[in-house]
Parts: sequence; C-alpha cells; structure tokens
Amino acid sequence: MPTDSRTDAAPDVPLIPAADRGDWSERAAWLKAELNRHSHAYYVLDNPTIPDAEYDKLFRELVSLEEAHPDLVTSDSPTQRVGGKPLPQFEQVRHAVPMLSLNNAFGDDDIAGFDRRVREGLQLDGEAEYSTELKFDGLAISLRYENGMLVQAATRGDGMTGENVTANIRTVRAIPLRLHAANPPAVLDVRGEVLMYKSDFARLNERQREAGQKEFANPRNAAAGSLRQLDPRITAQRSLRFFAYGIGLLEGGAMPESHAALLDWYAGMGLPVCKERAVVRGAAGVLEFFQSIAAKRPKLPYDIDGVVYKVNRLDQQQKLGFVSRAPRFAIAHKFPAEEAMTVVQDIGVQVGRTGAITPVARLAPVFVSGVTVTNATLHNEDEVRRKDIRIGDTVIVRRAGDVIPEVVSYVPELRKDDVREFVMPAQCPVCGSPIVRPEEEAVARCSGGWVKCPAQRKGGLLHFVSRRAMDIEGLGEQLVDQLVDRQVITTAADLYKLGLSALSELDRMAEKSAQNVLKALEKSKSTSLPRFIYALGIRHVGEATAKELAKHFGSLDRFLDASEEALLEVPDIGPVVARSITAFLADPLNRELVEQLRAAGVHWQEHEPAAAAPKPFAGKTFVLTGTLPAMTRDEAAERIEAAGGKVAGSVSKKTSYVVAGEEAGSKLTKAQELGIPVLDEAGLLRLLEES
Ligand SMILES: NC(=O)c1ccc[n+]([C@@H]2O[C@H](COP(=O)([O-])OP(=O)(O)OC[C@H]3O[C@@H](n4cnc5c(N)ncnc54)[C@H](O)[C@@H]3O)[C@@H](O)[C@H]2O)c1
Ligand SMILES: [Zn+2]
Repeated sequence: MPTDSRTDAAPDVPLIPAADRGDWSERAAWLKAELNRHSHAYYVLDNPTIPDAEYDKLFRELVSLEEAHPDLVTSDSPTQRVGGKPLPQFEQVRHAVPMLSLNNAFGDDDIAGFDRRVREGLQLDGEAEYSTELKFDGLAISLRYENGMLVQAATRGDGMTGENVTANIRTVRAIPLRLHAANPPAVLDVRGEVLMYKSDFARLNERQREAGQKEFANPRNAAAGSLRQLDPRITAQRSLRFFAYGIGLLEGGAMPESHAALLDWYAGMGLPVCKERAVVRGAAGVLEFFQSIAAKRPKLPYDIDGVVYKVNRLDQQQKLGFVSRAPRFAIAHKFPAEEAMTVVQDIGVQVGRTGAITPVARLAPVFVSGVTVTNATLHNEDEVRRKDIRIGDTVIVRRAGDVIPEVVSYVPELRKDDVREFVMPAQCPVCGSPIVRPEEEAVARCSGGWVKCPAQRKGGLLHFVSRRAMDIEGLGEQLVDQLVDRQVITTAADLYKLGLSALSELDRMAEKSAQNVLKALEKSKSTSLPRFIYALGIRHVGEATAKELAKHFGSLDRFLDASEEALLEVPDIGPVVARSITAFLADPLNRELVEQLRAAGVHWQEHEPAAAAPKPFAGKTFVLTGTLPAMTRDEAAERIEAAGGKVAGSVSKKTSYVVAGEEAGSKLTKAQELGIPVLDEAGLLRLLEES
C-alpha cells in the first residue's frame, strides 16, 4: 500500500483531499494536474504559489503512488519530466547534452541507499569517492564558450530545450566573457547556477516596494525573474551571481578525469567556483560534509537548499549513467525546509521592553526547519497591511537559522471569504494603558511605561539581568515573571533587596538555587559604566552607544547632567538617540531608579571625560537622493548628523555634497548644474571614515 507521505509531517493544513477518499487513478490525476499547475507558476512564471516543501510533499505522494501502481505513470507526469516549457518570447536553444534534475535525499537512510547503489553499480569493493558541493538555490544555466569566448547562454527549460538569454547573461559581471586560458577548447558548455545574494535580494525587494511593484518571494525567484527579462538593461541592474558546477558538450579539449579536477580547471580559467567543496570517501564522508555545511548555512551570503554529492571520477559517472530525469551518480541531500504553509488562527500582540507592540500570528502548529512553530512575528502594523495578512489566511511561514519565525506572505488562491483583518487594539492587553503610535513611527507602543505595564517591567528586568548588561546568572524568564506577577519586585533596584526567604517561596526554587541567585546579584554589583548605562534599557542605546557614552562622559553624574547639545558631541550620536536619552533622563522615576541602584551598592570605575571628539561634518550640508544600496535614507541621515553635518531636503548653492543612490532624479541633475560634488554610498562611507 502506498503510504500517504503527508502523515510523516507535522499537523497539516487540510488542503489536499485525503488519499483514501478517491480511487488511486483519480488521486494520481489530481496530483499530476496540481503539480503541473504549480510547476508552471514556479518555472515559467517565476511566481510560485506554494512553498517548495508543500510541492515536494505532493511530488513524493505521486512518486509512491506510481511506484505502487506503475500503470499510472504517463509521459506527462511531473515525475518523468524536468522543469517547465521555455517561454515563447525567447528564442529556443536545443541543448547538445540534456540538462537534467537531481534526485533528492532527505535523511541518512536515503544517503546510505544512494551510496549502496553506487557501489553496486560500479562493483566496488571499497568506498566510493565523492566530490561534494553546495546545492545552490538559483536556476541552472548552460554557457557556451567557443574558443574561449562566451557565445551563448541558455536556461534549462524542460531539459531538452531552453531559452536563449545570452544578452542578459552578458550583463552578469561574475561571468567571464572570455576564458583565461592559453588554449581554450573549441567548444565548451559550462553548466552552473545563477543566483542572487540575500543582501541583493533584500535591496531589490525594497526598491520594488518603493516603486510600488511586485516583490519577489525569495532569492531564487528573484534570480529567475531577473535573468528571464526581455530587456537586458533590467537584468543589468539586478546583481546576479554565478557558480559553475558541471559540464555539457566539450570539443577540442581533454576532459578532466574527475569532477573535482573539472572544478579546479574552471576556477583556473576565471569561472566562479564555490570554495565550499571537498573530495570525501563513503557515506560517512558525505555526511560529515553535510553537517559542516549545515552549521555554516545561516552565515552564507546566498541561499542553499542542501548539498550535492557526485561520484568524483567521470568514467565512473558515465558507467552509472542516468534514469529518466536525473543522474544515478549524483544526489541532492536536502536540508529541512525553511518555509512551510499553515493557517493563521488569530493575530495577537506582544508588548516589548520599550512598550513596542508587535503583532504576532498565532498559527496552526507547523513543522519548519526542524521545529514546530505556533507563533510567527508580523513585525509591525504597517507590515501586516503591506503583506495583507488576515486572520484565517493560509500563509507561508519562514524560519531561517535561529531567527524568529516570520510570516512571509499569504496564499491568495486559498483565501476564503470569511478572513478578518487585524485591528491594532486601543489598549495594551497587559496593563490596559492606551496604545499610541506617533505619526512618523512604524511602531505602536503601550503608553503605560514600566511603572504601569508589567510586560514592560518584565522586559526591562530581563534586559537588565542579561549577559551583556548586568550579567546576573540564574534570573531567567520564569523567575522574572513570578517576581513581577506576585509583585515581589517592581524595578531593577528591588532585585538587590531580595532575600533568601522571598526567593525560596517561588515555584521551582530550591534553597540552593535561591542562594545562587543571591550570589549572582552580589557579584553583579561590581560592574562597568558601559554595562550599567546599557542595562538601563534606554531606547536606541545599544551596547556600542553605551560604550561611547561611558567613554565620553567618564562618570555617571556627568552623563546624567548632559544636555541634548552635549550628547550630540558624543561620537556616533545623532538627534534621534540624543532625544531619546534626554527623554529618559527627564523622567524623575528613572533618576530615582539610578540612585537606588547606586545606593544598593552597584559600582564601577570612573575616569576623566574624553576630550571632545571633533565633529568632522560640522558646518556641512548634505542632500540625499535615490536609493542607496546598503543604507536606508534615515540611516544615512543619522550618520551624517552624528558626524555634525546637516541633512537638507533640496539642493542649493549652500549644499556641500549630494549623496546619490540608484534612480536619483532631479536633485542629482541640479547638483550637476551647480557643480556640487556628488557621492555614492561608498563615497559617503569613505568620507565618514577618513574624517
Ligand atoms: N513551489 C513550487 O510550486 C514548486 C514548483 C516546482 C518545483 N519546485 C521546487 O523545485 C525543486 C525541483 O526542481 P528541479 O528539478 O528544478 O531541481 P532541483 O532543485 O531538485 O535539482 C536540480 C537542480 O539543482 C541545481 N543545482 C544547484 N546546485 C547544484 C550543484 N552543485 N550541482 C548540480 N546541480 C545543482 C541545478 O539548477 C539543477 O537543475 C524542488 O525543490 C521543488 O520544491 C517548487
Ligand atoms: Zn502595557
């Protein structure tokens, strides 16, 4: 009996009719139609409707159905084919050697099976040798070089016929137009992946958003959409990258003996080859590679969805050959999916340490990248509106690395009529104080402050005791919750009044651990000024700013007496931060807290104030225009102002510099007319560094 592959996954959205409801062939037909529809959206339109993990589930279900009932296999089945049809707008290119897919493995057992089949196929006595590399999440491309010159580039298409995207590929700077080789082969088809870095993807989507255009679902789709443009000028603006990993036709040159040697040869000719690659032995070797890459994955600048193992020797590859749509000599070992689909059951709010109200989607439990997720952040109210996420929607949830799970988008075709919009509550759900949102801010806040709002109190206390602040071990969330809820403590100063009896009365608190908490509190009294300032939890004052403040003022009293002007003299402090500090210091309750902490014995070393740092941009006026590649305009303005400069809205003779990003308009023209120096982002950063 074929098993329904969905039962091994976490609680599911009841999206797909259960397999036992209809008859097998009906189910298979439904799966084929559904998979074909999604493939079209994914491969042809670069606009997928469901996450890959959902697609893969349907795909695996069809595979197991076809295995149990081989008569169900038809030539139009997605299990028999590669990719999608080439778009008719492009000239079609027939591949000299077909471009196939890869079989997938999801666990160690799959890998053991693959390794066994390889050894059997090659009749090996010992271990097989594998070349291991990354599975880039982009789109496959075939580059034809004739006598070392790039003459044609084609997408994979349906594997036999692809789209001619030569003009677009020529705009990709990573791809050499000429190979660095004294004696290049007469014909060489280089195969590899075109992809987009995560940072370039984020910037592209920001630009799309500002221009009111459709955002891309992920870097893969952005890369595919950017490459398959009819206008190469658009592709040229999209920062595409490339890694070579395979070969098609070769004429007039000697084929290397191994896959590893092929990649080295490529690298020597100036083709980008990813350095995360190795040659290993046996199943143990590939699994070790898998683990090491899994650990690195969150830090890689591009998305990968797994690693690929290829039998290293090319003669062995040839011997193993192909099955319908994939080689027998290679396998893709996939990571757990980072995206999954589920239903938003409700949208609630969370109150942070500074009172910030974060909308949070309450989800039907769903398994994403190794854990069950029930809550996902929606960041802020504007984000909920922009993404148009509603209660009852089916959504795509993403959890990458250790990052908090977030709702990426809703699935339009599954939206029902009875979905409800999120309404920002008027009152804080924790303390009942009004929620306010200053017009120019993206974040709504509980106006209760820590005095009225237990949520803010808890957040503030947790920040105070955290490792980089006062570093008080043993005071975790559960303990802080109890202390606040039972009104044992109100402020951080009360922590130092805690006695053994009060602590021992709390749930799950043995006398031994209570003593440890007291010891940790005592130890924390001896601290440093930067830690103390950071621990106060002033909005916009992170660790780095706290350090600058401590260095600049040298003593707590000088810091407490600082005016807004004095604060603006501190390196890297601009008006937003200065205002936030003065607001904090103006509140008598905060002053009292500081005094109580000092009275409790919290102490540190002080020193003379640092000589006032020069403000290199003093007297200079800047105008910002266009989209900068890495900074938002607000960030750029804050940095300019922190260096003493002014930011103005329009260009005049008094303007010192114009900082222009992409799509800069009339301000740039005006600057050029007036002969005002124009900087790009890199130029601005250099000026900041040099001065
Ligand atoms: N969300 C959807 O609706 C939808 C629809 C169709 C397909 N998909 C997704 O597409 C994938 C299946 O598609 P597929 O057959 O195009 O490709 P695949 O991703 O399963 O594997 C083959 C491809 O991997 C790429 N690749 C990356 N690194 C490689 C390396 N080092 N060596 C060799 N190849 C490498 C190549 O582009 C190659 O064509 C699945 O993950 C599926 O979930 C999703
Ligand atoms: Zn509140």
